Parts: sequence; C-alpha cells; structure tokens
Amino acid sequence: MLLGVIADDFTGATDIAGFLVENGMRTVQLNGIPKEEIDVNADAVVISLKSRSCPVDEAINNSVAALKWLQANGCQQFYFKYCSTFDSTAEGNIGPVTDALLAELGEAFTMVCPALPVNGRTVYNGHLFVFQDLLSDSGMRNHPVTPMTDSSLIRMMDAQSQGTSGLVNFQVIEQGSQAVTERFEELKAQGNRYAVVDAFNAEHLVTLGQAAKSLKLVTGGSGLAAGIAKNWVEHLEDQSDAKQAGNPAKAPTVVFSGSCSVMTNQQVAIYKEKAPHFAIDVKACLTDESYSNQVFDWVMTNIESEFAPLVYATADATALKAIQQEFGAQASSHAVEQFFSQLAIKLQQHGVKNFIVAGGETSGVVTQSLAVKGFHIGPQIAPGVPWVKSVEGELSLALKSGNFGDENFFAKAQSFFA
Ligand SMILES: Nc1ncnc2c1ncn2[C@@H]1O[C@H](COP(=O)(O)OP(=O)(O)OP(=O)(O)O)[C@@H](O)[C@H]1O
Ligand SMILES: O=C(O)[C@@H](O)C(=O)CO
Repeated sequence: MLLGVIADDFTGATDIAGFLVENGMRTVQLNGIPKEEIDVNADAVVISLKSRSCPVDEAINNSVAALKWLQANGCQQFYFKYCSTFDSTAEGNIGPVTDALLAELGEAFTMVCPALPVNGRTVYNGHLFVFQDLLSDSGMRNHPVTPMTDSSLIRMMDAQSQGTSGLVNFQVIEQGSQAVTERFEELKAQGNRYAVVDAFNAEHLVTLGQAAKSLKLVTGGSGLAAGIAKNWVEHLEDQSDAKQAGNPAKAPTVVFSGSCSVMTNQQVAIYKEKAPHFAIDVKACLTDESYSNQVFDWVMTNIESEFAPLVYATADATALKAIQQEFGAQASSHAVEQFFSQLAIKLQQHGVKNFIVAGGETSGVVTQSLAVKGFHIGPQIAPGVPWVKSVEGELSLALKSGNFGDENFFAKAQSFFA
C-alpha cells in the first residue's frame, strides 16, 4: 500500500475514497481501525473515524492509532482528511490531531488544504469560501453541531494548534510546484509548522499535489487527493474494473436524512414530492424507547414503493434552533443519531440492503451500527459521493456529505441499481 488516509467522518472518508479511485488508485475504505488481521489489496486505504466532533483526546488517540495501523501495513505517505468547510468542535480537533500525527511521524511541517473547487470550496488569500460566500456567511454558520463563524484558515488553525501557519498564496502556486516547495522552506525557516494554501481551481490542486511529494503528512479536504494520486501513477495497476466491486444491486432500499444543511433541505423537499416520507419527531426520539419500532413498521409498509421511503430529521435553521432551545443541541442531536442507529439495525435484520444516508455524523453512526468492516468504492453519484459496497458483499451505502449532491440526489442515487 502507498497512501494511508485518516478521515474524521464517514462521508468524508467515502468522499476522498471516491476521488482516489477516480484518479487511478485502487482504494478500500475501512470502518474504523481493524480489530483483526485483514488482507487489504489496494494502493490506498481510508480509515473512517468518527472523530470530528468527539472530545479532543479521543480524536487524537483514535487518529494516532489509525496512523500506526497504516504504518504497520506499509503505507508510505499519510493524509489527514477533514471537512472542506474546516469544521470540527468549537475548540477545534483539526489542529490537535494534526500536531499529534506530526509528532508520531517525527515531522515538523505539513500543508493545510481544505479546498474542493468542484463543490464550491475555495481558498483565496487564506480565506475559505463556500461558493460565493465566505465560510462564516454560508449555511455552515447554522450547523447544528459545528457552526462556523470565522473564514480565516490561518486564524482558525493557529487558534487550535501548537504551531503557527504561513500562507502559500495562489500567485506562488501558479509559478509551479518548485516555487511552492521553496515557499515551504521559507515558512519553515520562519518557524511555521503549517502551510495554509490557496486553491480555487483543479490546476492549483495538481501543483500542490506535486509539491506534497516532499511531505510525509498532508492534511485537508478531498480536493488534494487528485494531485496526490498523480504522484503514484507509475506504481498503479490498471483498476478499470475496481469500481465494479462497489456497484449497488437493486434491493430493498431506505433513505435516511440527518443533515440540516441547506442543500439537504432542498434535496428532501424535492424527494418528498415523489417518495413516501416520514418526518422524525425529535421529542419522541428523546422520550419513547419504542419509537424506532413504530417508524420501522412505516418503512416496511412502504419498502416496495417506486422510490425508496425517506425517514428524515432534516429541518431548516429556524426549526432546528427551536428544537435545540427546547431540548438542547447535544441531547437532541444524540437522540436523533441513536434513533437512526436503532432503525438501521432493525431494517438490516429484515432484508434492507441499500442505505442512502445524508449527513456525516448520521452516516458514521449508521455505518457503525451496521457493523460493516470495510467497503469497496463504486461509481460517484455526485462529486464526493460514491456508492460503496461492504467487503462482505451484503450492503451498499451512499454516504452523502450534508452539502454535496444536487437537488435530485436521492432519486439519482437509485438510478445506479443494476
Ligand atoms: N431536527 C433535528 N433536531 C436536532 N438535531 C438534529 C436534527 N436533525 C439532525 N440533527 C442532528 O444534527 C447533526 C447533523 O450532523 P451531520 O454530520 O449528520 O450532518 P451535516 O453536518 O449536514 O453533514 P456533513 O458533516 O457531512 O456536512 C446530527 O447529529 C443529527 O443527529
Ligand atoms: O469535505 C467535505 O466537505 C466532506 O467530505 C465532509 O467531510 C462532510 O462531512
């Protein structure tokens, strides 16, 4: 194996896995750190963690344990994959995990590259944009778990890290990878530990990927994956049929939506026009232990419908704020996640094979509940959202990041069934 990726949530893991496969790297995604021997025949391995919004010590311990597993299994370069909108906890897990990985590797410098231009995440003079908005003016301001109120990557990174950041701006990047490497040396000589890099087109990411050859550890969103994959191209076997292993079959299917992002709200509204749909009662999640059984009965009643039944907690910012004020953000978030976990297990036990899930935290809890060891990566439904199939061959999942996909995503995902 060549490249080892540590992803801080499950949709982020499938996101980067999809781009690595698109760029020629045979890739397997693992559900957490394997507890027993597993034969992974791949160029890249992505370990999915649920470390974005957990306590910082837990995030550090799990990420370092994942790094050690990747090192023990022969990986030569390491990639800490976090969100293209740089969100984690209020205090920030990205900085502490980056510092811990650098320390474990005995390295003193890395790159911070959240940009994913194909999905509107760009960096200009060190400031992160979501399409035409600064991050802090985007829908991420109202994120239920990790609201983003700043857009300066240098300020955000330095506030949560032991080291300091310097900027590699687009003017340097457009001079080529040698200029970027020289800028890295300048920043290191000034005592910086992180290079925050601009990127607002695919060419920038290819150049940064070339410059990343000199780094044992890189960090960022999935955008850098294409550039990194190109560094290994001479080592790669033809994997044209690799995506076949990840193709979903036509089988009983359910759609879960636990994301409250702007795009997911649009996707849910469009999908409700054509599919059976059930809006979750958050109070029932908190107070009624049998609630998931009631909703299970509703799903199975509708499981044969032309479009898969949708179960959703998705709410707009106003409704979500009211719920959080009434029940508490953490308590309500946790109760909804536990509800989806219980429902997923029961549906799997009764023959549901395909799960389309919106939301990173939601995807993590559902995937962990389904006890899938790992995934083969299939075709992309939308940039950053591939179908993936369990290595046991039983289940297929489409784990959609909150703001990814177009408004027809849920129906489009079902058009891939063979
Ligand atoms: N109506 C609701 N009331 C309270 N909490 C909710 C509600 N709907 C969803 N949640 C919670 O909000 C959180 C949404 O996080 P999640 O990561 O699943 O979505 P996202 O942040 O939009 O996706 P991504 O991280 O991929 O961008 C989850 O913990 C979910 O349980
Ligand atoms: O990078 C992204 O935006 C996604 O892969 C993600 O991490 C959302 O949870």
